[in-house]
Amino acid sequence: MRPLAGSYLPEFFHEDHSLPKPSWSKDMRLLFDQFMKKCEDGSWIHLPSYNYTLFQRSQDISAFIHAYLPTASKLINEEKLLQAKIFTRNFEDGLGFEYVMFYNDVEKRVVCVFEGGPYLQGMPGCLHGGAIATMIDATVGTSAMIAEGIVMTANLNINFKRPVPLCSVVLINSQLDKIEGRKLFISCNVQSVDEKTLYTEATSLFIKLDPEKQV
Ligand SMILES: CCCCCCCC(=O)SCCNC(=O)CCNC(=O)[C@H](O)C(C)(C)COP(=O)(O)OP(=O)(O)OC[C@H]1O[C@@H](n2cnc3c(N)ncnc32)[C@H](O)[C@@H]1OP(=O)(O)O
Repeated sequence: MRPLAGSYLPEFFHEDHSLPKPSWSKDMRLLFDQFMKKCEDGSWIHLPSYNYTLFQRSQDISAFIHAYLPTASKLINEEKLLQAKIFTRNFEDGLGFEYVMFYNDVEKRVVCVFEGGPYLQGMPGCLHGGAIATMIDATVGTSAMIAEGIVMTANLNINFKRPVPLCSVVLINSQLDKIEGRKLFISCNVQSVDEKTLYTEATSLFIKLDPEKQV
């Protein structure tokens, strides 16, 4: 598989937010170390994570939007796009989304180790459902992008089975089930670290964008 990070990346990609930080809990650090160990034989790959998209430079953004989203491009303020950052990487360390993803190419799985910080509260003491949905979308979306490149979420179906305690660490397990033409079907669950509690189950449909179509 092509390496996902490296010296060819522009300078603003050089801070990888998926690496351990002092704000991480012990559980988060322990799981990170366990997965990094699994990466040693190449069966798993650590996926770096940046604040910006691959299309951050103005000429790249313009080219991308005009190629793939020509209808939406009429309403997009391209100047403001230069300030755009990835939604899940905008909080101060430890307050919002802390996560790291790993990929297994043989099993077509992406696992996300996720700790939702205190600014993601929904019901008192619990993680907001939208924050869970966001991280599910990010995890299955990563799986879809690795498989097929430029994709968008068409459908995300989520069953919230147990509340996720705020500031706890969970595992988001995603599995690429099948690809039919431009459609990618990816399922997902959210579990406690000891795998005894199933918090959430989800299925998703991603569509590979077709530049011939006026989306
Ligand atoms: C880095 C971290 C990753 C983060 C990932 C985050 C990803 C996101 O959140 S994306 C943002 C949210 N999503 C969107 O805004 C998408 C909005 N929707 C769209 O733009 C379009 O509907 C889009 C691109 C998904 C599909 O449009 P288009 O390319 O015209 O596909 P279209 O021809 O309609 O459909 C293709 C096939 O998919 C099926 N399909 C499309 N949408 C759906 C749906 N919602 N449910 C079921 N089937 C669907 C169609 O029936 C068709 O099936 P078939 O080929 O068997 O006839």
